[in-house]
Amino acid sequence: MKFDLIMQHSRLVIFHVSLLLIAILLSNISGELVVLATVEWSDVIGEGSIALLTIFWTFAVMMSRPSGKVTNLLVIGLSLVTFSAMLDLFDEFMDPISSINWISLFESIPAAIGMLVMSYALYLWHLEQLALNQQLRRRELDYRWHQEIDAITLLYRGSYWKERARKLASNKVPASIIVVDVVNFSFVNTQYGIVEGDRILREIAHLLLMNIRKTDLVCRYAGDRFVILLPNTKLEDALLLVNQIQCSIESVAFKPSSKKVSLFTKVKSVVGCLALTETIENTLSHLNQELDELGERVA
Ligand SMILES: Nc1nc2c(ncn2[C@@H]2O[C@H](COP(=O)(O)OP(=O)(O)OP(=O)(O)O)[C@@H](O)[C@H]2O)c(=O)[nH]1
Repeated sequence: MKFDLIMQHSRLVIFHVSLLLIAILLSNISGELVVLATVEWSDVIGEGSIALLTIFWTFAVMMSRPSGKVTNLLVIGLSLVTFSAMLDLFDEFMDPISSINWISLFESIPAAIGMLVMSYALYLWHLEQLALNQQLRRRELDYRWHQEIDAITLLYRGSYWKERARKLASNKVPASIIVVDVVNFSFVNTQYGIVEGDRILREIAHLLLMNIRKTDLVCRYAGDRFVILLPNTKLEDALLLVNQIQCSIESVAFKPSSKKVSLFTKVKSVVGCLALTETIENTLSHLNQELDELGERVA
């Protein structure tokens, strides 16, 4: 679990905790403690679970989302539901002082308002998700699986690529494949350090994403090697794309933070077809071999 996001939400945490304290205070001043033997424990378990779970959900939202309107509204809505749930829970332990039990008359109103606020927040979340899906479109094909995402480039890993290629092959969709390798990348690491090496891999991933279409998929295959899947694309069109990719990467000047001199990177690539009669592993192994031989010839 990552707790760093919660640091961004200090105001929301204060709001949530304040409502919890107000619920305790209100229950305290409106009644007197009952004898424990008269408490309905089945109600306590039910109402207590709702209160605890809504507190848990509120913190889960704050630990998962950056600041913004959707997060604010979700936390406000959940806090109001928690507030009602807490009043409902403490009600089990209190005998009202006055003849009218004001708290039990009004305790469900914050929950109703909270639900309305959350419904609006969920609608905004839906719109936000549509925009995010659009952004992710070229990073994933038709399936989302966050555990397959490479932490350095934020592209999916080779295993995801193989899975999607296998699916295309089983649906008999023709496709071209491009494998791209950075030339002499180990030099970048030794000369500028691993952190700069990682940054260059990230920048290359961006350039690859810029060059492909919405229907294509680029993944980090391994180390400094990337693999692209181009559904319904002829070999000659894939070769054209290879040219564009090489030109765009080779013309970009990377600026290592510690040096004044810019670094220009070269890539080498091979193109093949998604073979319907061969396994994905065999197709990739032939392409990788071809790429390695290309490296030897270049050397
Ligand atoms: N910074 C960084 N380097 C990596 C990562 N993964 C692999 N590498 C490095 O990438 C380099 C790949 O080396 P090679 O396969 O010999 O490739 P190369 O130096 O580009 O040589 P050629 O492909 O023959 O041009 C090695 O130095 C690895 O340490 C990574 O995640 N980050």
